[in-house]
Amino acid sequence: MRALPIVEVEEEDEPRLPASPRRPGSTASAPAPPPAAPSQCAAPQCTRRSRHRCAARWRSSRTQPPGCAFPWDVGRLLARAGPAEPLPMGGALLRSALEPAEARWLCREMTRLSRTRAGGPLLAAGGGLGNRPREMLSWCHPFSRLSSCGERPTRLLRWSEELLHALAPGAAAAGVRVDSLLVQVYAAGGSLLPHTDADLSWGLGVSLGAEAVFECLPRGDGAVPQTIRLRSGDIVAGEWGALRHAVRVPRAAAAPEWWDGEAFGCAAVRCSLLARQALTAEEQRALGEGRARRLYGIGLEELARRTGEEVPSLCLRLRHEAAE
Ligand SMILES: O=C(O)CCC(=O)C(=O)O
Ligand SMILES: [Fe+2]
Repeated sequence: MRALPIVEVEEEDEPRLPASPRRPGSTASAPAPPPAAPSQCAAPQCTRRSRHRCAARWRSSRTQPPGCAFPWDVGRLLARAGPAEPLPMGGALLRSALEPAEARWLCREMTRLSRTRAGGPLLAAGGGLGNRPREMLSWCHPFSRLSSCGERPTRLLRWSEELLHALAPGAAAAGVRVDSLLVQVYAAGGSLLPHTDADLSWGLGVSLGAEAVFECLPRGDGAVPQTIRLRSGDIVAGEWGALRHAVRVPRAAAAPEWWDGEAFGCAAVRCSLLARQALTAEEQRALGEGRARRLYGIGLEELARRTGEEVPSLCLRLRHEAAE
């Protein structure tokens, strides 16, 4: 099987893009590659040296290597985007950060990654979508550390961390690392009620597909709630664990033209990626222990034994129960 561009792990695989002005529309057509000097990667837009695998991949697929087309270069991505808009508590919104072709590519990568799950993609197994978003895939789920996909999206995690640190200095100062990806899908009319992502910290959210209404609901300090329309390609850096927020996809919201609804196996019109730092196994256990005692009056191990559940999924369930 062909290696996924977003799961590349080796530093030497990292392509560097030459500077290019932002072009509205497609990134799909690349100029023909110049005749490659023997010491250079032959893939278009790639300046890495020979034996760089992106060239081999490009040659075998005969298309522009997707890894080169996505705006992996965070400095250049920020330079071509407009100024980030401040959000409460030090967060920021980068509007139209991804062009439609890039959003479509990322979305396709997510459906492809979801299919690396042993037993088939989560969504295809489950039928319809209710009023709440559903997990499409996770890598190192922020609360349970479980993964529903078979390959680590290393490159996407690294990109998210770099972008998060650039957009939210608070995240960089706090030393937040991004090791977790949670991808959820919404149907039209789907929503998340006001909440904080308790126990978590900073993270990067990428919106793909139909528009959503995102409410920032900071408490205290006279801070006023802020309502934002999140459109496909918008990126939010926020302290999700501290900022109260709610998400709603309007019933009339339509996915963009490029959206391939069939690929999800359900009536999804919006897909959101959340890249964050997962709880460590120790943090997860300590929180689960407290919740098991509060809710059931027994320790976590004992509850796991009695219910037959594995500790990570039990901790996730306890978290939901504690929030109810
Ligand atoms: O869908 C989004 O943009 C944010 C989702 C969210 O807040 C959450 O999953 O906790
Ligand atoms: Fe949230």
